[in-house]
Amino acid sequence: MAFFSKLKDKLFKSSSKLEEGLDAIVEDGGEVDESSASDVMSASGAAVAVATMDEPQDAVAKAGLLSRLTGQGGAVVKRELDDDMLEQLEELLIASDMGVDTALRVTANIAEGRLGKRVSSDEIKALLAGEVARIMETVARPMPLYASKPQVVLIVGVNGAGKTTTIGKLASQFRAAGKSVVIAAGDTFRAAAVEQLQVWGERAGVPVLTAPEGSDPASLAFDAMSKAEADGADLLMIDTAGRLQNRQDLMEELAKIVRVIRKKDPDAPHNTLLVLDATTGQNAINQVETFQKLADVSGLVMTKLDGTAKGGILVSLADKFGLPIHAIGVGEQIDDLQPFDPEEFAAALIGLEQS
Ligand SMILES: Nc1nc2c(ncn2[C@@H]2O[C@H](COP(=O)(O)OP(=O)(O)OP(=O)(O)O)[C@@H](O)[C@H]2O)c(=O)[nH]1
Repeated sequence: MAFFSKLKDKLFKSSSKLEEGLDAIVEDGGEVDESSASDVMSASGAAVAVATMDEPQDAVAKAGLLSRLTGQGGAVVKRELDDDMLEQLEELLIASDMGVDTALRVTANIAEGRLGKRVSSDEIKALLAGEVARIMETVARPMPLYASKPQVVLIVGVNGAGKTTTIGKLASQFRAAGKSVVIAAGDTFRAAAVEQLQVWGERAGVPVLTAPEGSDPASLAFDAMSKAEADGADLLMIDTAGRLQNRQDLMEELAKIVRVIRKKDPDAPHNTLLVLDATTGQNAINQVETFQKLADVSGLVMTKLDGTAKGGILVSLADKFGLPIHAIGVGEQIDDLQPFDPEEFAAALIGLEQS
């Protein structure tokens, strides 16, 4: 529960956008539900005015005002689920970065068997949260760990996506779980990237292997593999460059890293994590497509979910690629990496209170 409220706080921008949008859609063309209006009437003399209104729209406005004034929230506005409403719903979902295909599918599922029925905004939110959770359940999986030592995790993603931060957070979590970890600073072309990784290594209490600027990342990866083996380390995390400007070079670089570590362990890398910045919205789709060509991506980490109005991109990614989402980044601090929970995510995204 504490975690949920943290996620909801952090996903506030997404949830408020969807939440307000859904409320507005139901209120637009909705009417006060008779049964709930009479509940309010019995609770407050002022509500008689609401029940005798001729104009449904006025009644809706008054009911909203009344529930705010009395704090009872008793008068429920319901709207008939028709084509207009479904279209508005589709637009809202597309605007929240869910992607056109996913938005259409989710809306169609909500409509199934309910066309012509009157629904409240809470009911629509619950239906939507159920649909989102159903899509996300198939991808919510922790990073698999295998028996062999060291487990090699290759971290890929564009510059600025949050690779360094994620490596630091992961290293800290594995250390806390009693595992020994080694990090290889494989983006040897950028001194600043190496320095930043060293800072995170210190924070996490994990050694960071570096190589001179401009040297071959594959040779560093090989040395790091030897050190991790010699130390009996449980986990070796290899950072990589994210220069998409020169894809051919990057592809060769990643392929070479994989080739050399396989000389030591034919099953390595055991995981290839693609780190994606959730604030980039639909651009994350292109990044998955590109990195799937460059490397054998086995799972995703979604960063910067705090403070973004683009949380819907996760639904789009899950629906389109089905790649496991191992973790989400919800801040810049070392403990701001959370396991991915589909129901909490869906509720936080839509602004639904969880009981
Ligand atoms: N708010 C927030 N910021 C994050 C999160 N993850 C990373 N960041 C920030 O994003 C920026 C880029 O993160 P890095 O970890 O340096 O990204 P990188 O992919 O290693 O980038 P390069 O070092 O340029 O290759 C930093 O300012 C981080 O503090 C997150 O989950 N939430």
